[in-house]
Amino acid sequence: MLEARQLSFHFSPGEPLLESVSLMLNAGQWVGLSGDSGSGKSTLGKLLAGYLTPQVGDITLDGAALPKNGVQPVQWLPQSPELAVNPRWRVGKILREAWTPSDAQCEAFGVHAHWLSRFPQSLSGGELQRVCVLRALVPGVRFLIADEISTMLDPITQVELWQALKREAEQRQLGVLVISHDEALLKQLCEHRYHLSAGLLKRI
Ligand SMILES: Nc1ncnc2c1ncn2[C@@H]1O[C@H](COP(=O)(O)OP(=O)(O)OP(=O)(O)O)[C@@H](O)[C@H]1O
Repeated sequence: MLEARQLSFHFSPGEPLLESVSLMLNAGQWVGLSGDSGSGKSTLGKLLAGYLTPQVGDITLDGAALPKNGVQPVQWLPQSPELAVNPRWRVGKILREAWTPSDAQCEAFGVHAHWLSRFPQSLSGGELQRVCVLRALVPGVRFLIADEISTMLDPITQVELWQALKREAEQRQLGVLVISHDEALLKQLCEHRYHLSAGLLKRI
């Protein structure tokens, strides 16, 4: 279980962004997170994945602190994949940085073999996003923070990506926090939903 307890966080002292935020994510569970732009959704996602440290509160995985080395069991998937890849690496090297997905997994996520010899700048944002999502499914991952990952995809590709992720998450019992402005998408994908507003997290 991934648990955030009573997190408070600010970037500048005196300007709190999150106040006593608590959230639990079980293995295999899909939870939605919405909120106004700038309310701190991505910040909460980065805290859960260990990219940021809260000033107050703690984040635990099965009761222990997140590991500092090795495969990160909580993977944060950002909205802009081009910021998450080395522009000097070819797509094949990026995809296989930590593990080698099977041909069937590449097919399920719509990752084409002919992209692998290209550089990431030559892929569309949506194509590169699919590469990054598949890259994050490294063995050992337990939870995914999917931060607006389908925003740049066309509706059909969006459905295909979520279906592939659902299948993979179900097989491996991955817990997924879906961050999105799209309430309809969250309703469709998630059993529980939360809304972040004025630093407070509320179940909706
Ligand atoms: N590194 C940083 N230093 C200072 N302020 C930051 C930093 N990162 C984010 N912020 C600020 O923190 C606030 C919350 O940002 P965050 O990206 O978490 O919001 P969000 O809810 O995900 O927004 P959106 O829906 O627009 O993506 C914003 O006002 C943002 O400008």
